[in-house]
Amino acid sequence: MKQRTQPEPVTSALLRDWLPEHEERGTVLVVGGSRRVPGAVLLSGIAALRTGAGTLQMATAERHAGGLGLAVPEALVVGLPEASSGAVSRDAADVLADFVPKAQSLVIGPGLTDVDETAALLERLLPMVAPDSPVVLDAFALGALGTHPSLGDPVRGRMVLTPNDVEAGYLLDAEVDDHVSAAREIAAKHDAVVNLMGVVAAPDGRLWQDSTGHIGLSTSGSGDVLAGLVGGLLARSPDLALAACWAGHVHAMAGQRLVPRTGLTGMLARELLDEVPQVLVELRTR
Ligand SMILES: NC(=O)C1=CN([C@@H]2O[C@H](COP(=O)(O)OP(=O)(O)OC[C@H]3O[C@@H](n4cnc5c(N)ncnc54)[C@H](O)[C@@H]3O)[C@@H](O)[C@H]2O)[C@@H](O)CC1
Ligand SMILES: Nc1ncnc2c1ncn2[C@@H]1O[C@H](COP(=O)(O)OP(=O)(O)O)[C@@H](O)[C@H]1O
Repeated sequence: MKQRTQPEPVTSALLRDWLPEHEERGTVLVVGGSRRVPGAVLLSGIAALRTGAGTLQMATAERHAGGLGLAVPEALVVGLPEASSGAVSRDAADVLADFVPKAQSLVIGPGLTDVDETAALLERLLPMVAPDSPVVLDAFALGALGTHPSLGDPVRGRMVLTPNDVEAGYLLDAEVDDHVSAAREIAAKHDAVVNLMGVVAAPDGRLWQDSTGHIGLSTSGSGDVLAGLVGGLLARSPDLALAACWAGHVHAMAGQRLVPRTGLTGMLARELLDEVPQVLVELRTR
C-alpha cells in the first residue's frame, strides 16, 4: 500500500461509517494497577465498559481487587500477587493463565509500575492471548516493549499502542521530535497500530491525525481512559485502526467539551468517563 505522506484528517463523518454496528460484545480483560497507583485499572475498566465491553474483567494487585469489585459491580475482579516493590508480580501470569486465553480483547499496563516485573509478566502473558484477540499496551507495558521489542512477537499485527511522549521515546529508543514521524516509526518497528497524541499510524502506512483534543487532556489518568476506550471498541470490532481512531476521537471530543466546564482540573479523567456516552450518542446521530 502506498505510504501516505500527509495524515488523513479524522472527521466524525469518516468515523460514523466505521462505527462497528454488530453488537457482539466480548470480554475485555484489563491487567494493571499497583500498590502506588490502584485507580488506573479502574479508569481503563470503566472506559472499556463505556465503549463496548460486554463483560469486564479487571486483574490487579490482590490488596485492591475487592475495592475494585465494589467500585464496578458489573466487573469480575482477579487478585494478583505483588512484588516487593508493590508492583504486580511476574508470577501473576500463573493466575492470569485462566483468563487471558478467553479474552476477546486485552488492555495491559495502566497502573503497572515496575518495568522489569512488567517485562517478565508480558513475556509469559502475550503467548497466552487467543490467536484473534487484539491487545492494547499502555503505560509501563510500553516501557517494557520499548526496552524488549521481542516481547511483542507473539501478538505482532494485533497490538494497539497508546503512548504519551515519554513512552513513545522508549518505544523509539530516541527523542520524539514530531508526532507524525514518531507514530509512523513506532507502527513500523513494532508492527502495531499507534495512537500518539491524536496521530494514528498503522504498520501498512495508513495515517490519520485528529485535530480535536485539548491540552487539558494531559492529566493523570487520561491515558488510562484512552487505553480502556480502545479496549472496549476492540471487543466489538477487531479493526485496530478503527478502534484507535474512534477511541482517540471520543476521548478528545469529551476532553474538549469538558475543559471549559471543569477547567484544567486534575480530576478530568473520571469526568471523561461520564462524558463518553453522550459523545458517542452525538457521533452516531450526526
Ligand atoms: N499520578 C500518577 O503518576 C499516575 C500514574 N499513572 C500510572 O502509573 C504508572 C507510572 O506512571 P508515571 O507517569 O508515574 O510513570 P513515569 O513518569 O515514571 O514513566 C512514564 C512512562 O515511562 C516509561 N518508563 C519509565 N521508567 C522506565 C524504565 N526504567 N524503563 C522503561 N520504561 C520506563 C513507562 O512506560 C512509564 O509509563 C503508569 O502505569 C501510569 O499509567 C496513571 O495511571 C494515573 C496516575
Ligand atoms: N495537548 C493535547 N492535545 C490532544 N490530546 C492530548 C493532549 N495531551 C494529552 N492528550 C491525549 O491524552 C492522552 C493521555 O495524556 P497523558 O498526558 O499521557 O496522560 P497519562 O499521564 O494519563 O498517560 C494522550 O495519549 C493523548 O491522546
